[in-house]
Amino acid sequence: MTETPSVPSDSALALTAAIRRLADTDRLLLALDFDGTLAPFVDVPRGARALPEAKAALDRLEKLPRTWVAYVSGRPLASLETVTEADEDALLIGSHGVEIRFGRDGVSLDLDDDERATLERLGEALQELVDAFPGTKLEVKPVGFGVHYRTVEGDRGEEVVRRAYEVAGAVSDALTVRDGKDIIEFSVREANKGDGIERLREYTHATAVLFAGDDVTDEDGLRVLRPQEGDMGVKVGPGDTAAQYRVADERAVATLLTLLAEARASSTA
Ligand SMILES: O=P(O)(O)OC[C@H]1O[C@H](O[C@H]2O[C@H](CO)[C@@H](O)[C@H](O)[C@H]2O)[C@H](O)[C@@H](O)[C@@H]1O
Repeated sequence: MTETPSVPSDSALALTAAIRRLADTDRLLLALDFDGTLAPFVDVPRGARALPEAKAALDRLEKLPRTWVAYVSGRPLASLETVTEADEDALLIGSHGVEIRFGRDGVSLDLDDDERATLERLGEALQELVDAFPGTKLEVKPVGFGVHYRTVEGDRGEEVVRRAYEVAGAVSDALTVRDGKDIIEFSVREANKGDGIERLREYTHATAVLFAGDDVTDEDGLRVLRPQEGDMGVKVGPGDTAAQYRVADERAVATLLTLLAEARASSTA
């Protein structure tokens, strides 16, 4: 006998009922944050992968009629393509909403001269900073930089963040700052995940959207959802949120997606 997977959450019943309702919508968009939602955190960003159960559920979902799977991440598109093992039809939002690739269509970034000059000075200044702090790494992004401090010793992370603010602030006072999990990011563009989800909604003509995310930057995505029209927001892990539902961790997300794949397959059969 096959066991039905259960979502480990206090409100498992409410969550299960919401999954069933979502599965019955006409055109379903699943928009998913990657790190900390589908993939557990690891020290080396390029080594992150979705949990196998989540990947299997998403592979099944994207083959179902009137069902779209999209990844909405802070990662640069190129990195997101690698870690999601995306195919040529994938719907990808990278750099927190700045970069867009819908199948073969994309949005060109077209940085202007001021933005390019700021990025050059910012890169040099932040590189000096990470050179001075063992355990930090600079991630170069198309419109900014991330300073990673997951592997710094002891409690020096706070010091890294404080210094990064000072260094970046000296370069420009017009940067968009994003505070993530063991990363502080500075960008010359201010789009966010909410903008990305709205673009996806338009593109797919979805009648309901699921968005799940674990981090503060995911709140922009959760805030544009329309629960009264059937959308479903899921917060992964602790912290304040605009989401209607919460699950404990990436394993619970995988279980949720497995249940949704089963329900959607029945609903669209
Ligand atoms: O929006 P997301 O898909 O959650 O991306 C957020 C950032 O994810 C990556 O960094 C995080 O995951 C790494 C791998 O597990 C981890 O080492 C790091 O500490 C985390 O901050 C990615 O490298 C960043 O570009 C994303 O902005």
